[in-house]
Amino acid sequence: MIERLTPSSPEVLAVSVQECGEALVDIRSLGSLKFGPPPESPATAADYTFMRQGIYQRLLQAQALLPEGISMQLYEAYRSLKVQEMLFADELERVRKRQSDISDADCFTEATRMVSAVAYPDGTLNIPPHNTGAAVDLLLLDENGQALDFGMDIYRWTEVDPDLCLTHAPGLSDEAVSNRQLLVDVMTRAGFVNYPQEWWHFSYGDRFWAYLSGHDHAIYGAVMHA
Ligand SMILES: C[C@@H](N)C(=O)N[C@H](C)C(=O)O
Ligand SMILES: [Zn+2]
Repeated sequence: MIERLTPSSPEVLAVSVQECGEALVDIRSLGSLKFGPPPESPATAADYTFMRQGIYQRLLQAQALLPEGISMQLYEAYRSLKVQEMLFADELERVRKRQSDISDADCFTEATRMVSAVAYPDGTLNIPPHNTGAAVDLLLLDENGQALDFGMDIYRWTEVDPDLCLTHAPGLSDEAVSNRQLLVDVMTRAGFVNYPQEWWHFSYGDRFWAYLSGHDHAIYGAVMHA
């Protein structure tokens, strides 16, 4: 099995959190960022447009860096642990179907590539990035509100080969390479890190961000959205 760094990797779990206590905001009531329909399941509807205040500010910075006519669209921000558990269980099933010969432990690790675990097999709890309100899944739209060509439809991430979701997936058209790079560029300039297994996933201030950017602690831990 290929070793990959994911938000569920032991080295990310080892990063400490000094929660800054920043509130969640709902971009539905703020008006400056577009958002799509509730992703994955109707169970995401109440939460997916919520994010930490500082994440919203950074997204506005990133959006301002886009060329004229291009805008951001949020796919998903805050995710409840209940939805995270459901997504993880579904992903475990998909991995088991694709790779029926691997051990349960390898199946678990493989599933964490596309969906963060809520808890490890030994019972240790993870902090899934979307549950911190500091992770965002995004795409870019053209002046007509159509998604730019990213080489795949983000809404079909469960159906495509996970290798196509790699930020630097092999075999992409020049257009898709350039659109993925544009998203990464503006988000990086606003302080976010990209999860290299998913071109659309970015975070700031969570444990994955701290690990990748060399900070000794995260500033956003798990948060409840009532
Ligand atoms: C489910 C997928 N869009 C996603 O958010 N994956 C990351 C790795 C996660 O679940 O934290
Ligand atoms: Zn994500």
